[in-house]
Parts: sequence; structure tokens; C-alpha cells
Amino acid sequence: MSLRICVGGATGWTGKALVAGIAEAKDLSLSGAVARKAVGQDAGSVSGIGHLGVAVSASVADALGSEPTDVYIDYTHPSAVKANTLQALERGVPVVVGTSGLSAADYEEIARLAEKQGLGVVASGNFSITASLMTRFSLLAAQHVPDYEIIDYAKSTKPDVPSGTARELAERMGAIQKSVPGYPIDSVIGPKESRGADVGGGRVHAVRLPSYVLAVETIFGKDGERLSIRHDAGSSAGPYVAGTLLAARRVVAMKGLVRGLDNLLFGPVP
Ligand SMILES: NC(=O)C1=CN([C@@H]2O[C@H](COP(=O)(O)OP(=O)(O)OC[C@H]3O[C@@H](n4cnc5c(N)ncnc54)[C@H](O)[C@@H]3O)[C@@H](O)[C@H]2O)C=CC1
Ligand SMILES: O=C(O)C1=N[C@H](C(=O)O)C[C@H](O)C1
Repeated sequence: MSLRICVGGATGWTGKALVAGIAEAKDLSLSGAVARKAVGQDAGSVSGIGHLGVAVSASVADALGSEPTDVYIDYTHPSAVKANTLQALERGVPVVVGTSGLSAADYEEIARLAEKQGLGVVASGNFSITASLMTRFSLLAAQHVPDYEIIDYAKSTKPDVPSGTARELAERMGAIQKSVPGYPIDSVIGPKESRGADVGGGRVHAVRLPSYVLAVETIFGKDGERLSIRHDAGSSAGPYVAGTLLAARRVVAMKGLVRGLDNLLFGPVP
């Protein structure tokens, strides 16, 4: 039997690509679709891949209440993802979280419910394989070079800051090695905000301009040398499909929360 997947945000940029990826995969099937628009319409037709026989629902509760589902995947909006995730877990469905905007405290709450329910959650600020390499390389570098800062570039209309990619990276790098400014930020002469934000111990500077999709760069500094590790997302949502569906296949056998696709691809950070 195929793994039955419900996609939250099925009519969006990423959601449409996922619906197409699920329809193509022999071991997966679409059991539900959630969006704010196109409610009642066929999810396959909305995605431009032809009729799939799955109507778009207005809420996660409606979608999971009407069809048996093995995994819920969320690519909705930072304002909706937490409630959707908790709702799916309450209903006994493991979750893959792609949507950005959740804080470390939000993830603690999600992890607690996942443990209580005996269910898995995989969340990744970025489900692209090459972005996961950037994350893993940066985490390895942070073990050796204590001075680093993170630049987070995204489109001017992105509602959340830092991006999911940069936020997760900052928190994980901060846990390895807190980014300690060489000159105390409280004492700087000028607007302190110019020095960015402490996000879980990692220092992040966010740039929001037209033409970017999402790019994250970690810069490591040492006396007389510098290392930059950077990932640039392009204009297609294709790169997120394989990683998200890998997480969906794996999450059904997991218990509790795992953050970072790199953990699934390469194992725990040594
Ligand atoms: N982790 C990763 O690899 C990636 C993460 N993202 C993140 O995923 C999220 C979605 O991104 P896009 O696909 O570009 O967005 P989008 O705006 O193109 O699509 C959003 C979808 O969610 C639905 N939606 C919005 N609010 C909702 C609500 N309250 N309840 C139910 N459905 C709702 C919309 O109807 C639409 O179907 C963003 O937070 C983005 O940063 C995007 C791409 C990759
Ligand atoms: O909003 C986007 O577009 C993206 N957001 C993700 C994030 O917040 O990190 C990453 C993805 O590359 C695109």
C-alpha cells in the first residue's frame, strides 16, 4: 500500500511542486490537500498536472478528518504552521514541517506533543540537498572556527525573519559555538541593530530585497583569512521536493522531533 500524504499549502509555490512529486512517485499517494484558496477544487488540476480526485480542504482538521492519512506535510504560512502541526499530531498523524517562522520555543512545544503521542516530526529550514550541504559544512566549520556571522538574503516580501534556513542554522551553530562579538555590542557607538540579532547564539543579519529567493551565507573569520560557505536558491521549488518526500518516508518510523534534513542525509553531526 502507498504512503498516504496530505499537503498543507497545496496550491502554493512549494505545495504544487510537492503534489506533482507525490503523483509521480509509485510508493506515495495524495490523501488530502489544504489551502486558503481553491477550496473544493481538485488539487491535481490546480497544480496543473491533471485530475487526481482529491479536493482542496479549507483546514487540516477537514482534510485529516475526511481521509485516512499517514503523513501531513506543511508548506503554508508562518502564522499557520504551528497550529497545523499540533492539529495533525493530536489526530495521530506524523508531520513534516517545511514552513518557516517557528521559534526554538515553538519547536520545544511541538517536540513535547510528538513525544507524548509517540509520533515523529521532521522539520527543516531547507529541504534542498545542496542547502543541507551548506548547513552541514557550516556546522563542521563552527567546531573549528569560533568567530562567525550569518547573512540571510530573501525576497523583499518574505513575512518572517530570519528565514527558516538561517534561523535553524543560527540555533544549531550557536549550540556548537556561540558567536561572540569581538567588541561588546552594548558598547558600540551607533545603532546596535546594525550588528544583527542573536538567534540562539548565532549572529544573523537579514537582507530583504527584490530578486532574491533565498540565500544564506556563513562567514568565518580568523586573523589573516576568511571562509565563506553560501547557498543560493533559484526560482524553482523543484529542489525541495526530493528532501521533503524523503522526510515523509522516514518520519513514519520515528518518534519525537528531528530538525535539519542533513541529519537524515548524513547522520548526526560528529
Ligand atoms: N523548508 C524548505 O525547504 C522551504 C520552506 N519554504 C517555506 O514554506 C512556506 C510556504 O512557502 P511558499 O510555497 O513559497 O508559499 P506560497 O504563498 O506560495 O503558498 C502558501 C500556501 O499555503 C496556503 N496557506 C496560506 N495560509 C494558510 C493558512 N492559514 N491555512 C491553510 N493554508 C494556508 C496558501 O493557500 C498556499 O496554498 C514559507 O514559510 C517558506 O519560507 C518554502 C520553500 C522551501
Ligand atoms: O520563502 C521562501 O521562498 C523560502 N523559504 C525558506 C526559508 O525560509 O528558509 C527556504 C527556501 O529556500 C525558500
